Amino acid sequence: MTAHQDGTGASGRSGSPLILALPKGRILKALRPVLSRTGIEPAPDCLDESSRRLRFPTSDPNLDVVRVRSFDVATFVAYGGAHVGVCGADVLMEFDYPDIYAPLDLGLGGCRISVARLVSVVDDPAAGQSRLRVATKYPTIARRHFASRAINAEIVHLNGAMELAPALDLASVIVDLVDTGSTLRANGLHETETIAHVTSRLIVNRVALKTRPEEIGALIDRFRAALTEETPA
Ligand SMILES: Nc1ncnc2c1ncn2[C@@H]1O[C@H](COP(=O)(O)OP(=O)(O)OP(=O)(O)O)[C@@H](O)[C@H]1O
Ligand SMILES: O=P(O)(O)OC[C@H]1O[C@H](OP(=O)(O)OP(=O)(O)O)[C@H](O)[C@@H]1O
Repeated sequence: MTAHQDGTGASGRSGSPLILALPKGRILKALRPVLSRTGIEPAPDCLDESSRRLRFPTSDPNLDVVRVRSFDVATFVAYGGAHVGVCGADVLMEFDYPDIYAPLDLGLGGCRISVARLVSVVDDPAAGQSRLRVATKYPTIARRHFASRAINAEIVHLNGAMELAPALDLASVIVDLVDTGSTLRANGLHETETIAHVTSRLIVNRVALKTRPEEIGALIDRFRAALTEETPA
């Protein structure tokens, strides 16, 4: 059974507002100018992360925003709790939900998901090995990547600070996001392979797209138009 087939979730209910799931943190900040170009104005406390409220009305009476952890956006959308969302391609790759359609690359939150290891280790820890211990927040991506190289990855699942793992002998390598590389450098690591380039995507629940095609199509069009518009000086 896929995420939506038990009939739960908001995606099938027409008449109620569409729900857009936005991630807390850096993507929400980067998304602000795009949101304002769409003409969607969430209630002001939506952008204030100290607010304890999680669901917000917007200037569009047919659209509410929910603010969730970036790693959970895809899950809210896949299970129909939200019709539409914004999340990093890293999160989409990790969960690989069949119920999600990702029609638009928003070009925000650019980074890459990479393998890194200690600078001080001269030989590649993966060379000639059939098993490797990997610290990561992305077990599926890491397992799949090393399986493609015939390496069985033993995953040490961490939610942050994985850059510490090699020096503390928790793992030989890490799989994590890299942008400027400064976090790796500050922890004596360097990038050895890029697994994928990452940007944020607009995502849609496939069932919702079938049941509310005009509303969701119009919302996708607003985002598409906002991307092609110049930011006012
Ligand atoms: N250094 C970075 N540069 C650019 N984009 C990034 C970077 N780190 C993460 N991202 C993108 O932003 C998304 C959210 O990352 P962020 O660090 O804001 O949240 P998080 O730490 O994963 O979330 P939480 O605080 O809920 O654990 C990631 O899934 C990725 O797509
Ligand atoms: O290459 P850089 O520019 O240094 O960026 C990479 C860092 O950014 C992200 O962490 P974030 O800043 O989101 O901290 P967190 O994951 O601990 O919340 C990621 O998990 C890396 O640690």
